[in-house]
Amino acid sequence: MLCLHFPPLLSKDDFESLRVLGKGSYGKVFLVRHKDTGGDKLYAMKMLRKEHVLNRWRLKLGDPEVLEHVSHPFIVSLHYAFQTPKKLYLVLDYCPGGELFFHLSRAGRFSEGRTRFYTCELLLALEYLHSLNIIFRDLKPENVLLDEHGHAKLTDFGLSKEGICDNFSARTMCGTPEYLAPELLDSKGHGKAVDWYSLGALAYEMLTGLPPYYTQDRNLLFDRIRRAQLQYPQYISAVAKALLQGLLTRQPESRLGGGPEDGAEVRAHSFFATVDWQALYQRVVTPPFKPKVAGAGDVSNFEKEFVDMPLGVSEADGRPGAGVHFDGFTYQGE
Ligand SMILES: Nc1ncnc2c1ncn2[C@@H]1O[C@H](COP(=O)(O)OP(=O)(O)OP(=O)(O)O)[C@@H](O)[C@H]1O
Repeated sequence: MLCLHFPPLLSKDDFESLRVLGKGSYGKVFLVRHKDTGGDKLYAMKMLRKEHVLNRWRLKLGDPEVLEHVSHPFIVSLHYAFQTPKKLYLVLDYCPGGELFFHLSRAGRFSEGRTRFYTCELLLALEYLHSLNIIFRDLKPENVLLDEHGHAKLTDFGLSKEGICDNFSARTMCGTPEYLAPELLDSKGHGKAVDWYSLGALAYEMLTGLPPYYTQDRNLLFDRIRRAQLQYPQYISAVAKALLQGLLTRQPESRLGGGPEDGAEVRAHSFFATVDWQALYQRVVTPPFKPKVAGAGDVSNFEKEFVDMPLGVSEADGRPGAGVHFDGFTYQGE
């Protein structure tokens, strides 16, 4: 239920911050404990500074009726949302396995089996969001987390960031363009197929250790995404290469998944021939990797530079943006 007007609404004071888990462009993410549950219920609390939100993007918490119904095994659930005069808070499922990227950078690259597993779970999550007419747009390794069993969970959906960078030029773009479909770079208008391109870019990175067209030179990267021929290392099997080529097709209408069947077209690819989609959805397929999690509050799957940060969740600053009320933001899901 959104915008509830009956008490008691939860507030920041109902949660105790335990550690910093990470930092996004607009604020920090904390590991928090819900005080009322005797401490056994942990969440990730994303804090956004209103002045950053106001200055840099139009934050939309999706369409309330849609968000209320977003519930999927491979998508982080939003439990509560509230605000103080200076900050917005989102209370989400905590994923103790950390970022997929954290594990990929340690492993170098993943086997085809492991890549298939995460790609399948993410595919189901994207297909589900598309069925609700939500385009994720921001699929990148940092937005894929692992739960305690090793299942993938998409995070950061529902905060549509339209208008952050309407002009995706190399000069003005914030964030990382590696996973963006070519049609997004040129602001040509886009549809659901952008997510299939990003899934392809992510699968390419899982298999090779680097995103497609990788270079640190931003202008060159843009140029390569638009027109270079993508190199596939020898060790990639023919069927995996065919999947990547299908997903990374530049023309959205010719891209795998770009047709009216959307995700079903991707699922039908022979790379997924052995997959039991029903079992996968029901989470009865054992993940290929189980993150080491020693107890509920273990943060060893998160970067030390964040978990060692001081908590500092104070309200003590008076910059612009403070005091503005974000109508429709409050959400109490349980
Ligand atoms: N639900 C969660 N459980 C565990 N860790 C999380 C969760 N959500 C975020 N994190 C951690 O915090 C980091 C920052 O999250 P956030 O969503 O702000 O990142 P971001 O995608 O870079 O942000 P933005 O795109 O808004 O700039 C993540 O990369 C992850 O390490």
